[in-house]
Amino acid sequence: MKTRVDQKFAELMKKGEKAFIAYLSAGDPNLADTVDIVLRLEDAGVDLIELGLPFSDPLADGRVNQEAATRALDAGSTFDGVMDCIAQIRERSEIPMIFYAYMNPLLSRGYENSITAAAQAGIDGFLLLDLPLEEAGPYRKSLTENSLNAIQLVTPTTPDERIGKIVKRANGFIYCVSREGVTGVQDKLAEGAGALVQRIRDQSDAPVALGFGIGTPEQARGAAKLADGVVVGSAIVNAFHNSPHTPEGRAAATAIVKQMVDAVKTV
Ligand SMILES: O=P(O)(O)OC[C@@H](O)[C@@H](O)c1c[nH]c2ccccc12
Repeated sequence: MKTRVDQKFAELMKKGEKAFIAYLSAGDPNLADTVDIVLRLEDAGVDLIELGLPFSDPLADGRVNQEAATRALDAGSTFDGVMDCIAQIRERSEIPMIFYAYMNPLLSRGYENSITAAAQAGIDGFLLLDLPLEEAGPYRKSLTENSLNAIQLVTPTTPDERIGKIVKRANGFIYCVSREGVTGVQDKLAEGAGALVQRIRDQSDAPVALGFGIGTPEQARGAAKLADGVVVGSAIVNAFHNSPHTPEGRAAATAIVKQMVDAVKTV
C-alpha cells in the first residue's frame, strides 16, 4: 500500500530534502476558499497538506486553530462539504493530504463510512487525535482496508515503551509534537525537540515530522535540521486569516508561507 504520502516522503528522502507540511482548517473562511488556498500552498512548494475537519471542541488546539474551526463551522462547513472540498482539490492536484479529525464528529456520523467517504474523496491518511492506541484496532483495520495511512502522534510525555507501541502501528510518517500544551506559535523551537525526534528514531525508520509552535523561517529551518519534515499550522492559518480575502491578499499570505518553505528546502 503506497499512498501519495509514502511516495512523497520516499521521493524527498531520496533527494535528501525535508518535507514541508501545512495545516489548515477546512472551511476557513469557507470551503471554496480552502480549495484555492491549498492550490496556492502547493504552488509555493508545500509538500503535504494536513486538513482539519472543523469541530466545536478542539481540545488540542490553541486559540488560532480554535477560532479557525469556529469560523468554518459558522460558515456552514459540514463533513460532506469537506468531502466535496477534498474532491475538488483532487480534481486539480495530486498533493498528499492527511485528514485531521477528532473522534466525535466521526462517531456521530458513523465511523466506517466516514473513513470510506474520506478515502473516496481523495485523502491519503488520517490523523485522529483522541483515539487511544488500545481502542484503535477497528480504526486501523478500516484505514488499511481503504489503503490509508494511520498517522500517529508522539509527544514529549510519551514514555519510550509507548513510543515503541505507537511506531509499530503507524505508517506514512510519525508526527513528533515538539512541546507540551496546545498548538500555537511560540517564540522559539522547543528545547527538547531534537531529543524527542531521536527517541522516535531509536525505535522506527519511518519519517518523522516535527510540529507545534513553528512560525518563522528560522524556526522552520531549525526544525528541518532535526527531522525529516516540518509541520506548520497556526502561523499559516493566521497568515491567510489576517490577509485580505482577495487574490492580492492571498498572494501575500502565500508569500509568507513560501519563506518558511524555502527555509526548510535549503537545509
Ligand atoms: O499550529 P502549530 O503550533 O503550527 O502546530 C501544528 C498544528 O496546528 C497542526 O499540526 C494541528 C492542528 N491541530 C492539531 C492537534 C494536534 C496535533 C496537531 C495539530
